[in-house]
Amino acid sequence: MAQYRVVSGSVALITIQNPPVNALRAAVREGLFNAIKRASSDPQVRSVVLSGHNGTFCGGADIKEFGNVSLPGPHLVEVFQLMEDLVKPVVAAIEGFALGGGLELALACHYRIGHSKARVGFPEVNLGLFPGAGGSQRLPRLVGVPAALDIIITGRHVAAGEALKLGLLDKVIDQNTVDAAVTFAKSVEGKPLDNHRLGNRPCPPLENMDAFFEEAMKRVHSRARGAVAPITCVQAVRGAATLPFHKGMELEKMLLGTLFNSAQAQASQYCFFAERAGARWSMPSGARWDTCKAKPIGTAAVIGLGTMGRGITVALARAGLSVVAVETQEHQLAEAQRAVSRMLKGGGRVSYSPDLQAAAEVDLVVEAVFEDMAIKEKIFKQLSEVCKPGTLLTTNTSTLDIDRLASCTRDPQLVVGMHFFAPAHIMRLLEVVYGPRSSPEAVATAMQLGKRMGKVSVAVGNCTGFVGNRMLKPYLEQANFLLEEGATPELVDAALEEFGFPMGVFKMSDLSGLDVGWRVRKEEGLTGPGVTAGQPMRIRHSRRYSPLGDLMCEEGRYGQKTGSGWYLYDKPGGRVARSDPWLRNFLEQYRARHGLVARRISQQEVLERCLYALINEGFRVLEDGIAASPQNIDAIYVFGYSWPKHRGGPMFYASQVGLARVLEGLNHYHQAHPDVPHLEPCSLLRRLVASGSPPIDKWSEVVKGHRSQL
Ligand SMILES: CC(C)(COP(=O)(O)OP(=O)(O)OC[C@H]1O[C@@H](n2cnc3c(N)ncnc32)[C@H](O)[C@@H]1OP(=O)(O)O)[C@@H](O)C(=O)NCCC(=O)NCCSC(=O)/C=C/CCCCCCCCCCCCC(=O)O
Repeated sequence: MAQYRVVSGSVALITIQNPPVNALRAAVREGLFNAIKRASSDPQVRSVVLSGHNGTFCGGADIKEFGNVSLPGPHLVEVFQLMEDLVKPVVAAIEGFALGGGLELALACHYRIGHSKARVGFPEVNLGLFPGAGGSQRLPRLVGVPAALDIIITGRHVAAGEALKLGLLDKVIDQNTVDAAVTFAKSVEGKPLDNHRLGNRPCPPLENMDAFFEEAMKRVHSRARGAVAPITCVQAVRGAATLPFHKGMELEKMLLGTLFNSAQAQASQYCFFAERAGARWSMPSGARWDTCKAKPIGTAAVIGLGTMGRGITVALARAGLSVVAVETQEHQLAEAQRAVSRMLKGGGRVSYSPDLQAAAEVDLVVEAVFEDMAIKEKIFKQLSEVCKPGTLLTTNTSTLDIDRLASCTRDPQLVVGMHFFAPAHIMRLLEVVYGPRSSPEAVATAMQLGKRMGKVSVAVGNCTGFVGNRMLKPYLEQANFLLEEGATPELVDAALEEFGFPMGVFKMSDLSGLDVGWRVRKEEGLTGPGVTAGQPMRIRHSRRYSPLGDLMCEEGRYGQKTGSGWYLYDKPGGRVARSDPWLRNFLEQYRARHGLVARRISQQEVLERCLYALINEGFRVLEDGIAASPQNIDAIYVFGYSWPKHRGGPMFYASQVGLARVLEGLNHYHQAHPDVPHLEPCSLLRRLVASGSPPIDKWSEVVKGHRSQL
């Protein structure tokens, strides 16, 4: 786990060996501990170089070990202290990355040499933690408080060049890092080390320290959205700035104790693995990620250059593809060309055309036109005629039937959905939607392309809204019902924002445009002139229906773009939402017209009704086999719908709340609202509760048993 050999006559070269990222699991900690002791007592050794196997220094503590109540083997703090106290110089040779405990290890060395492509950082905050093995105390002593706090709070990866400027690295080189570190180690043999032991150094002084930390704490509180780890980062760094090292270490230990087994830390760490779980996709046919080969893709066409098409063009170009961007409306094409060039800052290989023929020779097409089945069908038919045989035809539809589009083509097995999220060049999620006729090779190719674009890609089955939008529907529906019953958009949004969403449901609708849902409801036959005549306004298909969104659109209130929606904005396109007296009036009149009596609605009811309805649909998605696992659903919600990471995604949240409690809540609300089928607990949830509410990683066994009985 930690290889030891003496090189160049006097240098102990210790190499961490724990693929794939050299995480510091118990055996590694033990190996390091023993290797340092050996170097200490080896008379031949006058210096030490610490490196990682296979071009990777160290990815930090082993996150998989964190579930253990007491971690086996020597504690990281103990290993790092032993290293810092060594009387022989220790040089870290950093290749690849030194992250989390990996960087803490490097900070316990006396010198740090990095390869120019190396990256360092403290991503613990993303895991609901902070650098709690000495990192929060050593880094500020090396680079100063402001730089250290920034690195610790953001969790960002710092490139070698910047790390050198900050003084985090002593040297950056382009050649073999270990060889350079060995040469360097020999040059410092016998030299005094005291100033290189960060634990011995005071923190560089900071003017207006109180004001600095107060300001930092305010900023963190306003951005953390209920996450505790970022607040702890500030507290720990403040300790480094004000306390002697050993006292700072005591504070760090105490703070880590409050986080280590917390619900937020568990949720964040679950998200880390859920993000990666999507790569191991499977289809109901049994096709899997490890048995299907992706087709090589070098060229792509994007059809339709609205907001989504432009973002997709940028994402594909940034992934190194040569892209043909097609838009039949000339003025839109010129505008898109300017916008895409701006986003790509002159880089990327993109050509533009008003003619679909330009897609004739590409390997893959992403259709991103208006959300209208008839238009999309026409385009798929044309593409099938125009494109060379074997071209993968994909659609960015957010709700429509992939199989119906496939049936317009010559080769339905080459059709899949690639559902991007706006803005497509920034949002990490990609839903790859397979229809009953999509080939495993087509799915593998879309998944592989998602990876190239840096997306969290999740393969899902075909149904209206797929996974994300299907689950969103009952959530939105509950929010509207709550308005009818007496809530305001402000009350609903405040509850959801306090839960951790960056934006409540009504602010989000205003941002994405109320007309989008209106159009979908018209397509679904829920609203529109021919539909409403003679029908009770609040019932559709024998179920409760809220026409509030339709009425808003009829008033021309589409949200931010028109300057008013659920909120008022200072101008069309304005961003700052203000309460709108018109809306209060409108809601009062609406309730009066329908004989509804407004009641007081608590934040708890808002959360339970909106979130439980969404979660319930998540169970149905699992039950129907549309998502392969709860982890996939959670990745979709965290990376596509900004579900707070420290809550772990909707399905993980349900497991933390307790499945029995979610079931009880749904039963309660369904009894109160029997005309709302989305509140009726689904049978998978009932079965899970009846099976004793197993942990989330065991749900699949109940799902499988359930499916075999269908
Ligand atoms: C950038 C990466 C390192 C590499 O990226 P990439 O090349 O794309 O590869 P991936 O697909 O991401 O990863 C490959 C597989 O490796 C797995 N992996 C990666 N990192 C780790 C890890 N650190 N541990 C375990 N496994 C890891 C990954 O899951 C992949 O496998 P699979 O596909 O899922 O099967 C990238 O991987 C990355 O960013 N990694 C994470 C880096 C990171 O976050 N590091 C920080 C970890 S936390 C840490 O180091 C320190 C925490 C501080 C406290 C620690 C103290 C511990 C003991 C305290 C006990 C105190 C108790 C107190 C209570 C009391 O007092 O009572």
